[in-house]
This record gives sequence, C-alpha cells and structure tokens, in this order.
Amino acid sequence: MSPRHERLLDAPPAAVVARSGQAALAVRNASIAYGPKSPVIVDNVSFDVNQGEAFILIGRSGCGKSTLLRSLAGFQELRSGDILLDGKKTKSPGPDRMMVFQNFDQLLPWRTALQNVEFAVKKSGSKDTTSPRQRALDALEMVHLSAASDKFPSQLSGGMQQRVAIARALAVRPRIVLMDEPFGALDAMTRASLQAELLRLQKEMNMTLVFVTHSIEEAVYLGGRIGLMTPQGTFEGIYTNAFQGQLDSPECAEFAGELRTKLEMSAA
Ligand SMILES: Nc1ncnc2c1ncn2[C@@H]1O[C@H](COP(=O)(O)OP(=O)(O)OP(=O)(O)O)[C@@H](O)[C@H]1O
Repeated sequence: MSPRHERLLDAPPAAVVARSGQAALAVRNASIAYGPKSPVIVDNVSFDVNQGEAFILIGRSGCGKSTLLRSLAGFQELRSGDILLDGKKTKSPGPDRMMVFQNFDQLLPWRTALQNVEFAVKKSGSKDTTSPRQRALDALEMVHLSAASDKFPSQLSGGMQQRVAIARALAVRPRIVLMDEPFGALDAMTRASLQAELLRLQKEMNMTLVFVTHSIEEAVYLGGRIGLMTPQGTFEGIYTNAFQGQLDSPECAEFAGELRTKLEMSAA
C-alpha cells in the first residue's frame, strides 16, 4: 500500500469501527414527502449497505432516487422511519457522509482544486495528524489530478471537475460516499474512464458507496448490489450483482437485460 493510501486510510474516524455484523448504513421503514400534506415520494423502504459495498439506486426518472439519497445525506427529513449509521440514528448532515453531485458547479469557483479539497477537510473538523493540505494532495493524487491542483474550476474540464469533487469526498474520509449521477453530464469516453477510476478507488479504499444512476450499464459495472426502485417509491427488488467491473460478457449482458425488463415492467 502506498504512503498516500496509508495516510487516507490508517486512522479512520472512531465511527468506522462498526460492530461485526452491523451494517454501515441501515434504512428502516423510511418514507419521505416534501411537506406534511404532500404525497409520499419514497414509501416505507428498508435496506442495509455494508462496509465496503457499492450500493446502486436505479429507477425511472422521478421515482425518488435523489430524494432518498438526499435523506441519507441528512438534507431531507424523513416523514417516518429511521436512518442509522453504524447503528446510530442520524437526522442531519455531517462529515461522515460526503455527497458528489452531477452538476459541475459544486466546487467553489474562487478556490483552486487543491484549495477546494483542503477547505472541505478543514471544515470537517478533522483532528487527524496528517495536515488538511497533505490529505488534499493525497486525494488529488489518487484521482490523478496532482498536475492540475493549482487550477481553478473554470480551467478544468467537466471530467476533471468531477474528479476534484470525488477527491474532496475522499479527503474528508467520510463513513459513506453518496453520489447522485456524478457522471451523468459527461461524454461517453470520459464517463467510462471515471467509472473505472471510481471502481478502482472503491475497491482500494474499501469505500462504502451509495450511487444513483439512470443507466443500467453503469449500475452493473459499479454495483455490488442494485436496488431497483418503482415509480411508487418502493423497491421492486434488491439484486446482488455478480458482474461488478465487467462490461461485455454474455452473462453480464443477460443480467443487464433482466434488470431492464424489470425496470420497464415496474413502470407499466
Ligand atoms: N424540492 C422538492 N419539492 C417538491 N417535490 C420535489 C422536490 N424535489 C423532488 N420532488 C419530486 O419528488 C419526486 C421524485 O424526485 P427525485 O428527484 O427524487 O426523483 P429521481 O428518481 O431522482 O429522478 P431523476 O432520475 O429524474 O433525477 C418527483 O415527483 C419530483 O417532482
């Protein structure tokens, strides 16, 4: 393991030490609505995400994937139910969950790539012995952006900006990384290379990840398990994916085809 990995991994926050058998994230009977009299968007869902697991939320547009993710981040209150991090109920945002969004304007435009990442580490209140600057440098190196660390967001391509956002999430060393279609606005080639990079990082860092996407191919490439949501805001099913990291085997294509059929039927 390289020194930068060790620095980013060797002193996990106390909360990382989950009791054996306990999910990193547990969602229990969660329902979400945008207001007391508004219709329910996410309806009584329960699932666990284990340490080091990549859990994908997929479903038709408007089925509530982003709403659910925002609740996991603490940005959106539950109408009922609970969200537990390492067994503890959580309601508000915190540095234990870092979010990466789709839009390229999530970085502070007046700060360089390095300053953006360093600022997030400082803001997280980390008391780690490795300095925020070193952690930011390590994280940028992990996403192959060391050479661009002094550039401002406006000087970076969309793919590079998303890499900075990922570096920022990693540098804070959250308990869980939450991603809302982070590659949705990228061209196909950049998207494919960032998917491969994310999968590498997810494995290397034993990252616990919840990732929202529209794309079945992306879900099958990245996901350890895939939660398929219905337009009613429930789960049609949660599927274990034996093809993580694969792209084009016939079995993988068959599995993706089955998911596509389920997705289409769930919307019928
Ligand atoms: N702030 C809000 N206030 C009221 N309703 C909202 C709000 N945000 C989202 N909604 C509604 O909640 C429902 C679910 O939206 P959400 O963005 O969670 O779906 P999604 O599955 O992520 O969709 P997409 O894949 O298109 O991003 C939609 O009907 C949407 O109009």
